[in-house]
Amino acid sequence: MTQAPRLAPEELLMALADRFYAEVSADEVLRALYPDEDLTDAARHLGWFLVQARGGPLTYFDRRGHPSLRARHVPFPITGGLRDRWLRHMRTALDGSGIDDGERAKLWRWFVASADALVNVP
Ligand code: HEM
Repeated sequence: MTQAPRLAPEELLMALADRFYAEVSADEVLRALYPDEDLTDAARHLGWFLVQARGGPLTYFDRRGHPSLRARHVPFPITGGLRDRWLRHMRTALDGSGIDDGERAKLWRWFVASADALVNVP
């Protein structure tokens, strides 16, 4: 019997970014922050970033330059409420991601810390 091919970690992370942005697109409040009508590019950028951050190829760096996440988020007023929404969607996306438990737990801790650090409105 043939088994479904397991997705490589990079594919899982790209798919995680797609799932996350599918959640964002259904959230009117968070969605309003994103300038583009089409979230495909935003999902791709997040996916490349995640792959790079987890030790994969440096596609993000090659195409987008230094991540400078704090600076890149300055144009968007991020309140604690928006952080919570972002994290809620990421939790949903992670839970359906097929990423193994240990890696999921690591990613989640890192997302919580990063999202906290990106709040830029009291
Ligand atoms: C705290 C809540 C957050 C909000 C409200 C938020 C919002 C946004 C917005 C509005 C953009 C611009 C998208 C565009 O240009 O189309 C963006 C880009 C991005 N965000 Fe966030 N973000 C949050 C947290 C995070 C976290 C925790 C990470 C990573 C761990 C992250 C990674 C990124 C990346 C990689 C980009 C693309 C940057 C680029 O190359 O242009 N964000 N985010």
